[in-house]
Amino acid sequence: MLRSKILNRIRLLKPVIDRRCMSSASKTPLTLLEVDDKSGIATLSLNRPPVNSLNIDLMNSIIESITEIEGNKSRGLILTSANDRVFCAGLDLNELHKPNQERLKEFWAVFQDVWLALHLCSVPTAAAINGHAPAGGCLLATACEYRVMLPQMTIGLNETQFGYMAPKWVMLSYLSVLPRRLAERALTQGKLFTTAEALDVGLVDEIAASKEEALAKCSTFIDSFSKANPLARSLTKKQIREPDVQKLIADRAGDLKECLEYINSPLLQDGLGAYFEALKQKSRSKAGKS
Ligand SMILES: CCCC/C=C\CC(=O)SCCNC(=O)CCNC(=O)[C@H](O)C(C)(C)COP(=O)(O)OP(=O)(O)OC[C@H]1O[C@@H](n2cnc3c(N)ncnc32)[C@H](O)[C@@H]1OP(=O)(O)O
Repeated sequence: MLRSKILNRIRLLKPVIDRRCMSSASKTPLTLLEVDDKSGIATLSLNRPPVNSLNIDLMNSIIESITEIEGNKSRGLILTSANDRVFCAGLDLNELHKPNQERLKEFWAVFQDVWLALHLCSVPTAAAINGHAPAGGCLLATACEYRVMLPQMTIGLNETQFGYMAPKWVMLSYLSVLPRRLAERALTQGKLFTTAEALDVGLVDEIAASKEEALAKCSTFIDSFSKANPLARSLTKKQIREPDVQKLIADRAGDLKECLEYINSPLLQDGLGAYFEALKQKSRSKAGKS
């Protein structure tokens, strides 16, 4: 008993570097979790090269980390990227293009889960957006309570650019930070906002010149709750977010069915295939391989 109390105490005091959910190819950790022993703030870094695209393993690793942060009494969570150019490139297009049907079902369920876990996380959450954040990357950031972004990056729900209508609950994240009229226009255009534009419309709260500054600003945001009772704060957040969350929870199976039909449709597959090929081509040209 005493031993486990001491071990727990040591765990809380020492910075924790967590290494679970390894990338199967390289055996590197897909997320890095570090708890600052002085501030008690946890930093969760996405670590799936080249662009932190969200596959099943990365999303499971994020969920496990959030569960751990909630369990280890951290005072807050900062979500960031170990990559200095890309925060998160959104869903892994390999999971969506010509998918295996069983895997696609699992993938979509985990995608719903990661949004719920982040959206309902009991501690204050902030995103230090130190790189591009298109589509699912933007969704992760908007599920957090505060966003600080580095200059000359892009962020937005650009699904219509590759022929996809974002699901209702994904749109709700946008509507929680943008005025309805602006959200409608940006969603239908598939607009990617530059950092300056994102600040202007309120999609991000602050700009920081460096990752260190972004992390410091996120910490300041988390510190702003120091006088609030943590349980009352967390219940208030859950209450405010309840209607959005219910829209997904009430019909997860319906959302899955709709998404499977949509993703499998030839129109979406063709659009996605062309979009993915253009991305690969751009990447090859950059590397001088074409
Ligand atoms: C079904 C929809 C549900 C609704 C919710 C969310 C939908 C999504 O999230 S779908 C994903 C949408 N994502 C994007 O549109 C982003 C696409 N990527 C980019 O714009 C750029 O890669 C990015 C700005 C993020 C980074 O640019 P660079 O640093 O210049 O990198 P490269 O473009 O050269 O890419 C390197 C490498 O990564 C591959 N890549 C990029 N994005 C993805 C992705 N989302 N999934 C899988 N792979 C991705 C890209 O093809 C390159 O690979 P190689 O060709 O092997 O070099």
